[in-house]
Amino acid sequence: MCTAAVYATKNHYFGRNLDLEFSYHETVTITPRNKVLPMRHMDDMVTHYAMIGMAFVVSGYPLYYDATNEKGLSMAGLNFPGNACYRPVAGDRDNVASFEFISWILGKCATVKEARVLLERINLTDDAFAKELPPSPLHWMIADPAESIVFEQTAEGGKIYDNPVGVMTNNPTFDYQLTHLQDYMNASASLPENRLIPGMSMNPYSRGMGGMGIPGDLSSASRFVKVAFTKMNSLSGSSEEESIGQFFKILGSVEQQKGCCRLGKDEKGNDLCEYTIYSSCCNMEKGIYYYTTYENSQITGVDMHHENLDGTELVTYELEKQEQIRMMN
Ligand SMILES: C[C@H](CCC(=O)NCCS(=O)(=O)O)[C@H]1CC[C@H]2[C@@H]3[C@H](O)C[C@@H]4C[C@H](O)CC[C@]4(C)[C@H]3C[C@H](O)[C@]12C
Repeated sequence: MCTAAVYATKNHYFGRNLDLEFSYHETVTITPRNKVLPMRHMDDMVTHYAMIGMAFVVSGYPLYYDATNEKGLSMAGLNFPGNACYRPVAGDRDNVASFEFISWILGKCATVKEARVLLERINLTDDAFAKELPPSPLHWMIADPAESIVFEQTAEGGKIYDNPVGVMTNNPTFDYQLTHLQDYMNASASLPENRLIPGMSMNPYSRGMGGMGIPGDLSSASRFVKVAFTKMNSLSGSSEEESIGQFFKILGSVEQQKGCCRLGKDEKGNDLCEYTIYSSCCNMEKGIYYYTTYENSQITGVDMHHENLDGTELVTYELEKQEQIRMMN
């Protein structure tokens, strides 16, 4: 499972939890403007906007999971099994392989408005990046500082949804998540009032009871509600530290601890668990990508503007996975 969110203070922040039972060798990866990005069916992207994000780099190609470009446009792919439907090449469309999709949109568009134009004519194809890396069934959240959308390509075709909540999880389709949210419209961050039996003395016996009923399990639909509740009620100062601190708290409301989401056994008989491998938070205006990992809760940052964005080669940073504990004595 995975969760993505966008959050606004003085700047805007975009990020996600990556929940999975294993890790590829992902790195914080900067693609400078002149790194040639080959395309399977379209013209190669010789120059494009620079971007920073989390990617698995294979044969010099950045397979992005989530990224932000130098204009602040941001995009994340989340699992969508059973619903994502990629197609063979279609003559009248922009044919983009699913693994090229993030680079394609972020390389060419500065805003969601511009992305909508490309999305209207896209056909996500079923090409595999390599034999051992078949296409992943994904759907995507795309955001700029002004608005947020979701793109899903199902058997019915491509759909663009406005995303007024600015959060996203996994299955089922996005329209379901928005409808399901309405089941919780009575939930509040304030203390509840007695509407059940007017006249009878009923007092909240604990703080936090306004949010009673908000689900706490790790299913996709429940995480959608929980993270929407947390994000929409979030208060923080507007400094960089306060903003990113609060962003990681929002993602923390739906993170997965090892052991709580079991998937059976691996071939050696060990328990297989899905857990939050990393959480990310990118300052969309400044192009600074922050992350924590399951093992290392200290926030680490990489600033794309500290690199040569006119370069031709990828810049990658290995994840800091070792816990950093500051001893006081
Ligand atoms: C599995 C990841 C999404 C996490 C998620 O949503 N988990 C929820 C699981 S579930 O709903 O409960 O089933 C996705 C996000 C980005 C994906 C990766 C990126 O798309 C980049 C490449 C794309 C290649 O085609 C496949 C490998 C891959 C490296 C992908 C592997 C995997 O599918 C990733 C890592």
